[in-house]
Amino acid sequence: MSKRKLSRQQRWRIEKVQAERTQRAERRDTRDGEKLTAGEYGPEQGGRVVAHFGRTLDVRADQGGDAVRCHLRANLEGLVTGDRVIWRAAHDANDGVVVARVERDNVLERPDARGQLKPVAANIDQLLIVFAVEPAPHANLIDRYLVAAEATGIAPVLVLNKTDLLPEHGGELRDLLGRYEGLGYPVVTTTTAREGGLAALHARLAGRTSVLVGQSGVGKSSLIERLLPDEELRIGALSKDTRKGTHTTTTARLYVLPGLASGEGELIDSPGIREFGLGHLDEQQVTAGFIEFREWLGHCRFRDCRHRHEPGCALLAAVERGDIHPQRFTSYQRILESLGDA
Ligand SMILES: Nc1nc2c(ncn2[C@@H]2O[C@H](COP(=O)(O)OP(=O)(O)OP(=O)(O)O)[C@@H](O)[C@H]2O)c(=O)[nH]1
Ligand SMILES: [Zn+2]
Repeated sequence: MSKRKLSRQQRWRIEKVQAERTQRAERRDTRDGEKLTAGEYGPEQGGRVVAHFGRTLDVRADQGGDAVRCHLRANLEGLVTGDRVIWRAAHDANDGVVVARVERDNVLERPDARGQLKPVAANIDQLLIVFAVEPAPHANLIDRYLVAAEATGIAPVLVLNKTDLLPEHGGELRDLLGRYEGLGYPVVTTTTAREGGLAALHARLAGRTSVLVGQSGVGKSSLIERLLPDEELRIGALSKDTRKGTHTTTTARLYVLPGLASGEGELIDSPGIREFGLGHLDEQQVTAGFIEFREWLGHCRFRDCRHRHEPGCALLAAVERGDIHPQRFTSYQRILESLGDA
């Protein structure tokens, strides 16, 4: 068989499969449409996606209660965990249909296997950047996370874990933290090594939707195990239907955090999300990600100043005067240098 013929046959097969798939989706959509008009579904209500598996989702009603397994109208694509949706519950079964997506406040994206950015979670109030006394953080790494956070538009919070290992006076690490607090970033300290070591974190989580990110070994799993103490709770956000299946999915899930003193907090978590923060930024995003640079930007002598050695550079002058910390500026330069390697 010639190559050409084979590829034509393959193409035909692919087209056939796709046509079937579209037909199935259309049939399902027609059925949904009929059911909707026949009144098999209740009234429209607000909800939030707590997990998703291909074309089915688990949605929690804004009024609360167990998550409900829902499918999508065919014209709705690309929903992610954390999305707010309009949905209708079926009268006769424990399922429902999502009819619309509410506009997102923000979205967290990650590159997929082919390097294409894909949304993984939406409507996040804060990005908790976890680092630890051990392994000690490089200021540069913290800066990389902050730049990545600024690029998403989600407010970053620095969480220093393993404070039980902190030397008596805290030394350099305290200075480092003080510097970030000075820039306006909230800093929270935690330890999983003693009872009550998460009190400050609890206060931060209440009433917000959070995501926890950070390097390997800083204690993310340990923190989450304490925030969601029993396994049942960790899977509790899912509908009964999902629990029955053998989903070894790595898709993000939204958990309601129990036992917070004031107000309910939510955590969106997945192995992929925890790795967020290392890569895919351009020079402009990096510059914008250093928030204390903002007041100097646009004041350089040359409009296309790249803030390296140019005369009349407002950033370099600010470093010289001590208005920008030299370590932050060094960090900035190092991140720019590394952009080409990504
Ligand atoms: N001393 C001390 N050790 C801690 C604390 N929290 C976590 N650890 C330890 O630090 C190590 C790493 O913790 P993990 O929770 O696995 O860290 P992780 O960030 O989830 O790491 P990855 O799964 O590799 O991303 C483990 O040996 C924990 O027992 C803490 O507050 N104090
Ligand atoms: Zn400049």
